[in-house]
Amino acid sequence: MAGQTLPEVDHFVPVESSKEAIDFVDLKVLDFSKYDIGPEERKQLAEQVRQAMTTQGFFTIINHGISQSEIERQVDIGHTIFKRTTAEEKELARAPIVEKGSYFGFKPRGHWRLIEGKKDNIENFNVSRDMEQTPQPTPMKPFIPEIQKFVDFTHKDILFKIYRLFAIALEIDEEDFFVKLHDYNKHDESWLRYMEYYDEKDPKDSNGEKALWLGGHQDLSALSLLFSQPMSSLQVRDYDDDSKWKYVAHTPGAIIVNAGEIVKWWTGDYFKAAIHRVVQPPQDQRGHDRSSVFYFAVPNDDVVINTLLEESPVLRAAGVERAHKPENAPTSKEWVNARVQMTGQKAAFGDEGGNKENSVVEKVGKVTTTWFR
Ligand SMILES: O=C(O)CCC(=O)C(=O)O
Ligand SMILES: [Fe+2]
Repeated sequence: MAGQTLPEVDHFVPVESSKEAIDFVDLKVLDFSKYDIGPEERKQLAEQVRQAMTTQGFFTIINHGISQSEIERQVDIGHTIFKRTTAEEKELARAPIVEKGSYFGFKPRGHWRLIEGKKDNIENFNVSRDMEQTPQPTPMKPFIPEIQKFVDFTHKDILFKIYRLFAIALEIDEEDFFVKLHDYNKHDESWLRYMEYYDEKDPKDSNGEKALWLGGHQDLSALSLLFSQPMSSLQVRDYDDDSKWKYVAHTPGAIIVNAGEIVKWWTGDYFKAAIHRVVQPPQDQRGHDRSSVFYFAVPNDDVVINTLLEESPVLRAAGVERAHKPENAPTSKEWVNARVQMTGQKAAFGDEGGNKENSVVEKVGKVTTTWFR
């Protein structure tokens, strides 16, 4: 949109990077400027994806075609929508999460229960690529063309490139296999999320334990694209290193990709769904809000999700088991609506003195989900 004057925003001032010594997880970095060079380079990228996905379920992409300033602009747009929308209009545009299991619209603070009676302090505004599906509060309206352009590029360019690499890594004959399951022109529940964590001034680290902002989980999505931001709060439970929680480092302009439960099912757990959570940042970053933008992709509504043993010789060779009996395999829409509806409705680890395990499994229709700590 060069040459045009963009509508004015309330600028969000991000926190300075932390100077503390932080135990960062070591993530593979994929350089997407290599993607269009040729089949050899694409194969190398696919091999990096395979290594990252089979060990961590997380990787970083650089040179993906969206600039750092475009990401900052989106963060500002989200921040502006949160700031300028009145409480009345937020209520009118509230997502029917409990009623329909749909995220489109606002999620108010405190909708999710975390642990020991604590509720989240996070506001979300979730947008469908089909903007007609999203309630449009007045302050959003000037930004709709920019939001649409951002979502469209993320879905049709970046997401599709990642999925072609998945198909190559899994030796699926058709490179567009996953792309076709995410047809841009069909309906699904994929959502762009503006997310603001409000500073809690939470004193709880006297015993060395950081306060929890979002409990340990695997995303319900197939793929989640996290546009990197500077507050060190996101942690991944390292599959490689004795399940230790480690911080994800900020790489300006990068996208952190993580696989969710749908990819885990498609691959019979050959590709890992990253286990992650969000905690209070290091001391020198406290007292500051955190604002960010994400894209969560799920397949088209009627896609039935089960392990791709017929399609992928790699999965057959790895000897993975089918995730679901055929009669239990959910469609994308069934899964998303059921999982969105139940998320955070009860504290996964109960109240004080409750479950001491590191994970707990909960039923969602005919399938299950797992919460972690
Ligand atoms: O805030 C983050 O960095 C991650 C948020 C997250 O895990 C989620 O919304 O599923
Ligand atoms: Fe997540």
